[in-house]
Order: sequence, then C-alpha cells, then structure tokens
Amino acid sequence: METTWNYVTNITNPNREEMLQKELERSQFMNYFGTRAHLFKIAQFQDPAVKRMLSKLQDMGKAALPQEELREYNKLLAYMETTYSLAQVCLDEGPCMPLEPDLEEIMATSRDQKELLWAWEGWRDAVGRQLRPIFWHYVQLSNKAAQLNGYKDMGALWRSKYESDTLEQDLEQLYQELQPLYLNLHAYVRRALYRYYGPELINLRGPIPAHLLGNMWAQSWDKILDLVLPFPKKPPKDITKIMKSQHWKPEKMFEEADKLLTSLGLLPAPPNFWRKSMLEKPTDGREVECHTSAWDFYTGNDFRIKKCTEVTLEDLLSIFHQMGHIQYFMQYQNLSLIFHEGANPAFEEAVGSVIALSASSQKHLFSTGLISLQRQDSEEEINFLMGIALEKIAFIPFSYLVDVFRWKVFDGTIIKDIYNQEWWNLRLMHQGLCPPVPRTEDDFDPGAKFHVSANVPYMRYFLSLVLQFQFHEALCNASGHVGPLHQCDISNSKVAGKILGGALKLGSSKPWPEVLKELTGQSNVSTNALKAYFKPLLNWLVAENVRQGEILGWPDFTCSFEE
Ligand SMILES: C[C@H](NC(=O)O)C(=O)O
Ligand SMILES: [Zn+2]
Repeated sequence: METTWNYVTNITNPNREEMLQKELERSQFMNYFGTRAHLFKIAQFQDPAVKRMLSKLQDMGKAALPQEELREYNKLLAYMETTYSLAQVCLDEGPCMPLEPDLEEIMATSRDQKELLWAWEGWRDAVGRQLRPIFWHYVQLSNKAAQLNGYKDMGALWRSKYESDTLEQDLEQLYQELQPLYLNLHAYVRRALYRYYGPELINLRGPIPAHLLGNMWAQSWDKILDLVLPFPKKPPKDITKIMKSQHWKPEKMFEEADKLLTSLGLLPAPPNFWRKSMLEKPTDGREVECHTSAWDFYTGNDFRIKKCTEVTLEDLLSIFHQMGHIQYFMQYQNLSLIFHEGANPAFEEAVGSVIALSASSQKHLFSTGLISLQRQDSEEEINFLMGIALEKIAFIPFSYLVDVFRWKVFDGTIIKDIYNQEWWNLRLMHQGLCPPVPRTEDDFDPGAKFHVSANVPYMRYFLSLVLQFQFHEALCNASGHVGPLHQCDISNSKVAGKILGGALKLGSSKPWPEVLKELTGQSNVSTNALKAYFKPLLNWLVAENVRQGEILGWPDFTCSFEE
C-alpha cells in the first residue's frame, strides 16, 4: 500500500516502477495463499465462518494471472489511471487546466454553453481518446483473471461480491421503482434549462445535452440549483460562500466530520490520519491523483484520505462520505484480515453518505454555525429538497448504467467496435441525455470517468443510494427523531451510533442481509425510505409538471446538433 500511496501522491516514473514491483510481490503472496486455500474443499467444512473465510481466501483476483500477463495488466492499469490523473485541457494560447479544480469549476459555474462544450469535449479528447486503443486489452486480461478464479468474466467476479444469484433482477427492480422520481426531475430540469438556454439548445420532448448539467459527467446536477430553483424568491443560503467568509480551511472540514462521528460515540480518526493524509492538493509542483479516496494500511492505526480539498459545501459533504470509509476501517479492525471489508461494496459507500445526509440537514448546518436560522417554510423546504434531489435523484440512472455498460463489455455483448455508441445508447435510454457534439468510435467517453480509467466498480454507488436512505431512516428512528426524514440529524445520538457501530464491526464476516437486519430491522433492500425522504418534492414536481403540460421522458429520442 505504501508504494501505491507514494505513487498517487507523487506521480513520477521511479515511484511508478517501485509501485509496480511491489504490486507484483503482493500478488505472488496472494497467489501462494490462494492456491493453498484451493487445496481445501469448502463443502467439507461445516462452520459457516470457516467456509466464508476459505472462499474469500480462494478468490485471488488478478493475482491468478501468470507472471508475465500480470506484469502487463498492472502496466495497463497504471497507464489508464495515470492518464486520467495527469490529463489537462489547454487553451489555444495560454494555460492548461487539470480536471480538479479548474475544469470541474467551469462545468459547475459557467453558463456559457460554448465554454462548457470546450471543457466537456477537451476532457474527453485528453482522456477517453487515449484509453480507447488499449481498453479492449484491459478487458481481455480482466476476463482472463476472472476465469482463472472460476468466473465466466470480470463482471461476474464483480457481481459475486454481493453474494446473490438474483442481483441483476433485484437491481433492475429497485431501478424501476425509482423511475417516477427521475422522470419528473428530468422533465422539470429540462423546462428550466429551456427557459435559460432556449429552444435552439433544448427540445422539450427530447434528451438534454450532457454539458449543461453542472457536472463533467452529468452524474449529479446540484451545481445548477440556481437555474432550477422552484421558489427563486427564497434562495437557500450559499453555504460555500459562508464557509469562505468564515475562513474555513480543509483541516477544519475534516475536524467537523470527525466531530459528528465521535458525537455518535464512534471512533475518532487516529493521530496517523492527521499526520499522513493528503488533505489538499500539494503546491510544491508534485503531480498527484486528485480523485478523492480513503485508504486502510492494515496496521490497525494507519488510515488516510487523499483529497484535493476545496473549501466548498460539496467537498464538505464528500469529506463526511470519506470519513465514513475511515470509520468502517476502524470498526472492523479486530476481525481477522480476510473480513476487513464492508458487508458488501455498497455498504462501504452508504456509511459515509448516511452521515452526510445528517450533515446536510438544516438542523446540522445551523448547529455548525453555517446558517443562522433553522426554520424553513414549505417553499424553502421544497427548494432544500430540490438541492438534495439534484445530487441524489439525478445520480440514479448514471450510477446504474456505468456497470450495466461494463458488464456487457466484459461478457461480450458490447463488442469493441461499438463501445462508444453503446455507451451513448445507455446514456440516452437511462439518463435522457445526448452528447452536445457528434461522437465517433475514436472517442471512448466512458473512459473519461475516473472509475472506468481506474478499474473501480460502480454499481456500489447505485445500491448505496437506496441503502443510505434505509440506514438514515432506521438511525433517525433510533435517535428518537420525529417529523419529516429530511429534517433529521442523528448527531449526538449515542443510540444511533451504537447501532451503526455494531453493524460496522461485523465487516464482511456475515452475509450482508444479516448486517442489514442488524442495522435497520429489515433484511431486504427497500426504496421506501428514499421515496419517503423525497415525497414532498415529488408531490410538488408532479403538480408542476402537470401544470406545465410536460412530457415525461424523451419521445424525440434523436440527438440534434446545432450547426
Ligand atoms: C460517486 C463517486 N464517488 C467517489 O468516487 O467517491 C464519484 O465520484 O463518481
Ligand atoms: Zn466512497
């Protein structure tokens, strides 16, 4: 881990070589134990814990590849992730801009569609196009590694982490249940963009151009809240502006998250965290991978976050999310190593997001001194819920389709000659978006998303969307909260903290339905809590869309490009 950390926090060739060497040694170690674990037949054992431990030990991942192919695979992985992390988009004459913070800032704040298009297209030229020629090779080697572990392809290996042979149908079911929320939000936002950008850009019966949603991947739309605010006369406070006026620094943002977690009776981040994390983008000229991530160094007291923190509300909530990962690492520390992971990958993502849901409540913002008045009238409440919905509801189809795409690439349904057109077919079908300019098969737009370039599965974020509201509702009830779910802040509730901590302590030692039952009292994933949270907003959206005579969906499904 240390050599990988050294590389992503100081991208140089020597660090890369050292990381690749250590990766190889680590894989040999995994291979040695994995092969020996295969000597045992799991069926011979009775004890569920032993059977569970064995099956996890037998899963070697990429370490199952022969030496030479593993070396090749690790070089490919490093090339893809580094290309993403070092990519910049240059103005004709003048500065080049990295994704964080420059290009993301443009996507979030510019309202000039030409400037948005420049950043959107430039980023895809700088990253996606570079990965296109080698992505197929990555797919082949990934599938070979999966097959050597007994899976038909890498998508099957990724899905196996959820220990369910009805995973795909279950996810599809959850996705369908959330469609009314998404379609009503999409229609409402399209109308608002129509008002701002006009009919030459927006077709009220068609998909929305993907560069106008405030985000490089149009995955969350919270940055265009000002364009879509339901009650413009009652704008919410600009928390980012208030943070800056109160001279917040990154360190304070992390301390706030640590404070909320310890107020629940959960564990504080240890001294190593504050000493060894990278909480800001270095200013000493070092090239770093800015995509935020949380790290466990498996020593029992060395946990770090790598983040190029900006003083914004978005980064404050992202920090709550990341400190949730750190909390999980700490809580399952006493289990045997093999169980040092979340009950399933979506649990890992949901923990921090649950904390962030409390942190983003008016009650918490008030207690943090970021707003001076907590009370909201019904119109302000709709404005508030719209802000949360632009982040969470908009994210439903994106978080679902990224791995629907990759599962099909791994299982061969999507062949390499049509990667990009199939990506946009899914973006059109699920998100109701169009590329703002024509795309070709020289492009590889999925590669312009970190998780695709960094070989990180994504379905975990879709499932986490549902789970985080289920956890939030259960913990809010446990904390004695009464009233609308969106007003709940579990801070200071030792009861809620005890329930959450108890579930995290289980790591992956128990099947995740059992952990879900411990946490929420239910053993099945349910969208009821998410729907309850947004109910007031959905009622308002439906009435508004009916009033405007909106068409839900995009019957004009062609993407028109302005001349
Ligand atoms: C949702 C996901 N979060 C993360 O990577 O931490 C993303 O940024 O796309
Ligand atoms: Zn995460």
